[in-house]
Amino acid sequence: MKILVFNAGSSSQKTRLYEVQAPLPAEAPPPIWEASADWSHEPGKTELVIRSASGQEERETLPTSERPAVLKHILHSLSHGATHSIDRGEEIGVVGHRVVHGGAHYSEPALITPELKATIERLQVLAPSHNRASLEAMAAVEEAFPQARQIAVFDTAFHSHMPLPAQIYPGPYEWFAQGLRRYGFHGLSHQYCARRAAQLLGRDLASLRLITCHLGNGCSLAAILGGESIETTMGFTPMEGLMMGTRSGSIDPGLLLYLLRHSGYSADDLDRILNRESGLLGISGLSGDMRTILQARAEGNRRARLAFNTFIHRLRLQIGAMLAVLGGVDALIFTGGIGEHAPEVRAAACETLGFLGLAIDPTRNADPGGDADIASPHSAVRVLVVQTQEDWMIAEACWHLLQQRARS
Ligand SMILES: Nc1ncnc2c1ncn2[C@@H]1O[C@H](COP(=O)(O)OP(=O)(O)O)[C@@H](O)[C@H]1O
Ligand SMILES: CC(=O)OP(=O)(O)O
Ligand SMILES: [Mg+2]
Repeated sequence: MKILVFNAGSSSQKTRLYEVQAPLPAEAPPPIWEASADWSHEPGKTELVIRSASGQEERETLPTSERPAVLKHILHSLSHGATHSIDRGEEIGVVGHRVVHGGAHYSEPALITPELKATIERLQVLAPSHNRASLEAMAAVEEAFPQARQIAVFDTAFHSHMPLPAQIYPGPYEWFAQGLRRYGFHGLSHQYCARRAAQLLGRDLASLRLITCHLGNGCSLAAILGGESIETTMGFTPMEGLMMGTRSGSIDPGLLLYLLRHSGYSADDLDRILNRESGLLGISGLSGDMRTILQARAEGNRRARLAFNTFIHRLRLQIGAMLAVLGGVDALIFTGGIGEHAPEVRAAACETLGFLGLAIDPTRNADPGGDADIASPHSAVRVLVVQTQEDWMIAEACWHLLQQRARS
């Protein structure tokens, strides 16, 4: 069975086609076709890389950053031109989408119905760029492959069983019942990394205490005990916790009240500033892309250095929090665009963890060459780099849902 997967990130759109058959492989297989759109470089432009089933690769820069237009282009290339990988649209029977916010009602994978789409739309206020992007992908699929069954797989699912003290905000108790609580995100990635870590370490997942660091344009950590998420840094929205590319992460709520009351900011202004004009971009004034920050810092740019140091400071703070909740750690795992590709960030995050007996091997850290243990041999804590496979997690979830429906 072919399963087409859409992973709408805040600075990227990953689209992958998998051939899925029983028994499912233990390791994520390569997709038979993939398209990655990246918006983190130049405003108003899209960098697109498409790889076909036959190994053809096409790179182009599209003169637009409008997701619907980019999606149309991507879906066209699936069946046309040098990178075409299907002959007829009818070959696409199942499509899975990463949906970032499903609220209190939805966390298990679900067939997309008009009612579910209305919920995703309603929750758009809580994850504006992500939920809108998923709806746009669903609409593009309806147009290109009207016969396909579409399935939503939620980024919140993995955290939905966190202990109550991790889910509740210490405001009025009624908030919790109203769904005003901590959901957590990047669940597909944290869950995949936990599973992959157990595989790489040759250990039973049930015996492990893990801290997974998903550092992409959006950044979050999870504390994973025996395979279950027991704490994570994002909350009601994907804005809580770590400092990110363009999101502030946690700041004193009193500061927001002050800005609303005394500085003439509206709620919409704060939304724009905290989601799109803060984080690495806000402090550096240059970019939300860690690649640009690293380069500018190396060239002596003072604000790029401050942005990097603040990112690391907040990362260390939150790693400490996860550590305390877990009561120790067997492995620290880095993933996401920054976690996978920035040795400087991994080294700086680990620098103060020597008291745990944790030490990374600088040579391995400089070039892990795929999924790897970058800790030095004598380190008491393993440090892993894992290429996250959110897309395969979505394909797997679609497969399981369809098997379950076929049986009932
Ligand atoms: N080679 C690299 N070195 C440092 N940072 C990188 C590198 N490649 C990507 N990144 C960072 O990863 C981010 C994208 O991460 P990713 O997880 O793919 O994005 P998203 O959050 O949209 O899913 C970029 O914005 C950039 O900050
Ligand atoms: C939830 C979230 O922030 O996702 P991403 O990192 O893909 O933007
Ligand atoms: Mg992502």
